[in-house]
Amino acid sequence: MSSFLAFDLGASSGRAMIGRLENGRLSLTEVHRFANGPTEKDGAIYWDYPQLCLELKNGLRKALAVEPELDGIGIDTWGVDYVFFDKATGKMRRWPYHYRDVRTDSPETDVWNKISKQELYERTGIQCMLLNTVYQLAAHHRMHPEDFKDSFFLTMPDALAYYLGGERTSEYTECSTTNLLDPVGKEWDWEIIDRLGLPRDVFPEIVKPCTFSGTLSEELQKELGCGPVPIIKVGSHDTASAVAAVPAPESGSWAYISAGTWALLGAEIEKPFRNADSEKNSFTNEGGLDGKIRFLSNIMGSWLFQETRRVWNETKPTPVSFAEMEQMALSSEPCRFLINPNDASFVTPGDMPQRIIDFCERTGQGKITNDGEVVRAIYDSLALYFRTKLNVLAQLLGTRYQCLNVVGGGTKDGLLMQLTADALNFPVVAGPVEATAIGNLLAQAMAAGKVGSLAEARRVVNSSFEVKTYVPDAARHAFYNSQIERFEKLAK
Ligand SMILES: C[C@H](O)[C@H](O)[C@@H](O)C(=O)CO
Repeated sequence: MSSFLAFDLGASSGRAMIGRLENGRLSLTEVHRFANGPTEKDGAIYWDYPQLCLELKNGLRKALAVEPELDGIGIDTWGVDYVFFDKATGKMRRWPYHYRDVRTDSPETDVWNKISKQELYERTGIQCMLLNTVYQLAAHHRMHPEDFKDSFFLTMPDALAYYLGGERTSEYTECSTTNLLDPVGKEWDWEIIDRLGLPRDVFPEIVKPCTFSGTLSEELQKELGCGPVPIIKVGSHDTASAVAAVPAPESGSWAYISAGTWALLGAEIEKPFRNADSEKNSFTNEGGLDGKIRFLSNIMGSWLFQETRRVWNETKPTPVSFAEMEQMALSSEPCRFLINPNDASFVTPGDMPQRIIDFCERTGQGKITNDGEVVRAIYDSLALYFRTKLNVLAQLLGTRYQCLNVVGGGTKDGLLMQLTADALNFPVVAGPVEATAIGNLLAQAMAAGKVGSLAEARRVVNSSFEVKTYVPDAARHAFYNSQIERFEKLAK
């Protein structure tokens, strides 16, 4: 039996999960869970990196209490964000910015005057989002040029691995979210970097997933009373780990949604796919395990529910739960109000319920009069948006899908899974919930030679974890058909 520890950090929460692999089956034990989110300081929003490091140490201490002989530690986090460190002292230079901070709202002057949006896509195959690292580093260089002197940066999961073991390298799948990588050579695109005037020497060496990357530092070994636990580079972009754990069919084409704060809808392909249509429809080519490409598109996922609930719990006398929000939607009229889930007004933290009300009013749908209508609008719009994007994906790749795999925390939302099946008119296979941590653990097992391939890893998922299948309801599907034209006009 082998046992590994996965740290899986999302935009709203983090967890430490022990995985025990025996006879081709993986079992999970959660040992630590903690909240995560933006910290506002002087009008900007940041990640509390020092606190996240403490959470890793607490999680490791708890893990060692139940499993003293760990065979490895792997870290995955959300994409695009990074931390600057001083080359000489190794100390953090500045709290890392949160990707929803508005400093990247001058893309023309920061980036496009030097390299156009089209050329960026042609070179990197990455969908244009102003939260991408290319826009963040360009804005950072404009605002804090001193941070680029005698320093280096590490992408977020690697900055956390650096705290544990001191390695100054970044893992490929996370680097693939920067919009600064050559997706064929899997290396930094130095021409883009030079044309943006960013110094090459701050860029970390890129290493492959499923490889060993040093051990726990002597200082932490001493403090925690353990040995040199190996640190393993996994699919450190959380979505890469989630996709690795999709219990996909061994043959035939399959599509997935990794559902969490974001809903990442896509397919796994052998090599980058870039053309004018894939760019226009915001499909991106992020790196996966086994040299695969995650051809996907970002859709605002649970963020719309999270931010709505946060505002209500700050303004209403009694807190509301996600389960209550689901009930509110169930008792509201379907498709009375619809939104474009990816509307720019929904990106930054703020009064989400009011923004949804404003979206519906400015699109001539009339005035929302109660909370249930706000939540129902999110549900119906996400289900219809998944349908629209999946149709575009099928057209781009010249294939047809008869089933959709959904993995991640978002699968706990049974109503969203059911409405998605209704909108698509084919089954939605939901699970596992902890796909990201599972993919992290299996990547460690692959590095340790306990699992031979990505296909074998998916067989382990299939034989270890339950899934739930949602089948479409014909009447609700017919109703969504009557709404799709109206929706697609709104979602343009
Ligand atoms: C910005 C998002 O974090 C990123 O695009 C997404 O892929 C992700 O990391 C979801 O956790």
